[in-house]
Amino acid sequence: MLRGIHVPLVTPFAPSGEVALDAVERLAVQALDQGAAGLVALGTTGEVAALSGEERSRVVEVCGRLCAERGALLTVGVTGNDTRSVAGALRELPEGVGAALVTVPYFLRPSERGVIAHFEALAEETPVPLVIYHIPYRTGQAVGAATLRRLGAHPRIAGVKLAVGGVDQDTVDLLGDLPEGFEVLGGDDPFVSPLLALGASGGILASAHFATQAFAELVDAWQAGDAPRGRELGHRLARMSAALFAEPNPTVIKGVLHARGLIPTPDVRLPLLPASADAVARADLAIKDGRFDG
Ligand SMILES: O=C(O)C1=N[C@H](C(=O)O)C[C@H](O)C1
Repeated sequence: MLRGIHVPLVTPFAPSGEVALDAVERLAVQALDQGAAGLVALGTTGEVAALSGEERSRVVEVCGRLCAERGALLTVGVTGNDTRSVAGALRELPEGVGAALVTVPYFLRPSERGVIAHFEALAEETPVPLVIYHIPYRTGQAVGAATLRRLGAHPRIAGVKLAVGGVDQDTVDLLGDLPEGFEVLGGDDPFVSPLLALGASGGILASAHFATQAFAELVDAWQAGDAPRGRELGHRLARMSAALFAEPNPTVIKGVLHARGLIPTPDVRLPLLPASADAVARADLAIKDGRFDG
């Protein structure tokens, strides 16, 4: 279920400040046409914290329709650090959602036993398979390989989006001994190629708004055991990703999408500020230098 490249869509804003749903639709179609296996709505990249309930529903509706038409997976981000409210949000997911990307509880810093209890409680309630979103530099919560392996043994927990800022000992341990049916998706764009080499099955990558086809080829190359191709493509994509993450995500990505006429404004909602012109120009150049245009 969790194979290939899943694009966590930005939420474009019109000059009026409203969500530009037509631009969401264009980005979604482009990603799916270029080989994405699925879309992620309401991720960090979608500025979920800054969207109203009504805006979130509209975005999920558009993405759900397009994924259904193309037989692609729609994953929806569900964020919160209180088990009861996250369980409530999961129960309210609409028809057409194929999986929920659930952040490790942030800020509270419970014990790892608390993290296990949290996800096991959610797994009993959820109408769709869960993907754990482990991103310690945002949540402040450590989660080791043993904890992920235990959670991965639960039949309702399908995988983890791993974004630990590199390839650490827990990453190597986990990928060396994965529970049956539990997948690892790379969630740190510059490190996706090494993770695929170690056995990850794909990625949820904001930089796959660009070079979507090349990211899909990268997954295929590593899965086919074509290391020379995987290495060459992986290094080129990592340089592009680094430029796209030079300032807080998704500001640079939105800047480049706007510069290329793909979204109506580069606007982000506070406390994010638009990327500098310099970062946008460098990222645009990195896409060209990587030969990912056209
Ligand atoms: O929204 C996401 O999903 C992603 N968020 C990460 C982040 O902003 O830290 C980056 C990743 O590419 C996808």
